[in-house]
Amino acid sequence: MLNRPTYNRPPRKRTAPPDPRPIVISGPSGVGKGTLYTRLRENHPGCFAFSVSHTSRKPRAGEQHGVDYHYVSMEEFEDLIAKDSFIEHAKFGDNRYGTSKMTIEEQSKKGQVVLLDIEMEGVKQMKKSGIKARYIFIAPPSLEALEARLRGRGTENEESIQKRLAQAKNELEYSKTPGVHDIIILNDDLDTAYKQLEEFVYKAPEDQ
Ligand SMILES: Nc1ncnc2c1ncn2[C@@H]1O[C@H](COP(=O)(O)OP(=O)(O)OP(=O)(O)O)[C@@H](O)[C@H]1O
Repeated sequence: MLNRPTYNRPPRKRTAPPDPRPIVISGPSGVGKGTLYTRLRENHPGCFAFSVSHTSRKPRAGEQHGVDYHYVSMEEFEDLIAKDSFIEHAKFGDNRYGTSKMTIEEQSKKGQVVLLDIEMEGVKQMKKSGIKARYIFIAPPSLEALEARLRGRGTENEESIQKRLAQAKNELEYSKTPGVHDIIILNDDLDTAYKQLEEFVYKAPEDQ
């Protein structure tokens, strides 16, 4: 008799979501956006493309052009702004960052759903651009839990933690604006939040 092993893990679904619109995931730093969409991409190989941003900053060691960012000079970046090539762009410190319309179009053509991880100002600009997209906000159970996650991740110094927490308050306030997001997912228990994310992403357009 065949002794078949039993697996509890659900089968990986290699079908792209029925709704092809790009998905914008926003939420305060440290809330778990990366953790959630990484799981989504791993569970559905080939179905999602992560939007590669443009930046005027120099690549860091190990970073690859076209993978981590599209690296351009400040002059090239400003030329792209003048040509209205960006859906959203922002300046942090001395560098510019942005999502180009072309990048989204190219990735969408491959039949993959584009995922964008952008902050509040970017969300506002993207909404103004008129590009059709679905908007997901990931909320923390509390500011204390958010702080614990930021500290637990061990990637930020104290100044950066304080800056991110201050910005988190703005993000949370903005998320209360009616109609901005299609769904607000509370990332308390990770598995529950993931299930909600997956269910929303795979909803048929007519059910939204
Ligand atoms: N539901 C959860 N419960 C507890 N810890 C979590 C949960 N979700 C994520 N984390 C942890 O919180 C930390 C921050 O998560 P993550 O890096 O995914 O956040 P992020 O929103 O992508 O942040 P950033 O915007 O700064 O990139 C990580 O250490 C992650 O393991």
